[in-house]
Amino acid sequence: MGDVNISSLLHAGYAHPTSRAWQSQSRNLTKSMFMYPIFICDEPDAAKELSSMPGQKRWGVNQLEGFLGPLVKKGLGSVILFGVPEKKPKDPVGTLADDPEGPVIQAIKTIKKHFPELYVACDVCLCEYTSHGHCGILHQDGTINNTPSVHRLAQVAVNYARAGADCVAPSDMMDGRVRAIKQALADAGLGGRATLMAYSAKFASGLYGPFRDAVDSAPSFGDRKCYQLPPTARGLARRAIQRDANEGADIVMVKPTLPYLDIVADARQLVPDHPLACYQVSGEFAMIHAGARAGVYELRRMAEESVQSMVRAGATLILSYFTPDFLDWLDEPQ
Ligand SMILES: NCc1[nH]cc(CCC(=O)O)c1CC(=O)O
Ligand SMILES: [Zn+2]
Ligand SMILES: [Zn+2]
Repeated sequence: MGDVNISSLLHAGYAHPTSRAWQSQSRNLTKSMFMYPIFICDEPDAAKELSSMPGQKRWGVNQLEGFLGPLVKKGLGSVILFGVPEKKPKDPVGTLADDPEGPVIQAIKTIKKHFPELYVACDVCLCEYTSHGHCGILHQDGTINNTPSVHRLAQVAVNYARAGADCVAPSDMMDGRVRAIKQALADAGLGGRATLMAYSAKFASGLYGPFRDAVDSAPSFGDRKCYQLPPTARGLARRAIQRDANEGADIVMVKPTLPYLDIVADARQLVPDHPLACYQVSGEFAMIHAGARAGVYELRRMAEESVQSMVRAGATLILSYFTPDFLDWLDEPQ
């Protein structure tokens, strides 16, 4: 008697599965929290494996019905599209981004035809479409020319929304693009229909490598450190989140996620009334797979823990290449 200080006893509060569930201060994972990033190329029948991203492929538009059908049946609620032009030549202003015959516009139309209920977001950026591989239009000296970049991005966003996209998601990190895109959507009569999801706190990360292979968007010179945020810059991230919300973003995003959960928690507190998206990027996905393959942990367990941490930090929406897996896992008992 008296050996244990009763104020030290925590176990009793979570000894039973039911009481354990009550201790969860984060919302439970649901299928509708997941948005699946998919790569669309301009070879209509393609289904090409991506060696650095297990299970992910470059899809041609003719494959989309067969590929997405089973996922929609399992409860897939949303996708985000990335275009990969392989055939037509790229130019300095990214003309291919909104090519009416190009992969993104064609995919929007195809998906909406077969799955009218599926929410279709489009990544809006120029790097997949420019000859230099940067996310904006450049000055002669190779630095970003912000004003024409923003103008071009707004044009691309409007063309995606016109083709039927439910959401446009600028990932370019140019200054002032959220306001310009919002305005352009409103001017085009799409202001009440097209969601603007802003990649707000997007860091210059080492975790984008597999993605750049997947879409062939590595810059041909230099890096993205003058527009993506420095990994140590918590203050800049907070300002970018606030700015994008003030400029009219409907959803704000933090990217990558696992090394930036403090920023996710910051965002939750800075803009508590906005949905908050977390992008579990290609390198995070590849890393979790690699660790599982090396026997460090079990894949499902680690994938679940990673997205649980995002939800705990405040995420309402998760962009993840694990989405098809979660559609299965969420149907199975733990
Ligand atoms: N604007 C490019 C873009 N859009 C989405 C991602 C990352 C996605 C991923 O790694 O999964 C990137 C990477 C980059 O900036 O090079
Ligand atoms: Zn992009
Ligand atoms: Zn880009």
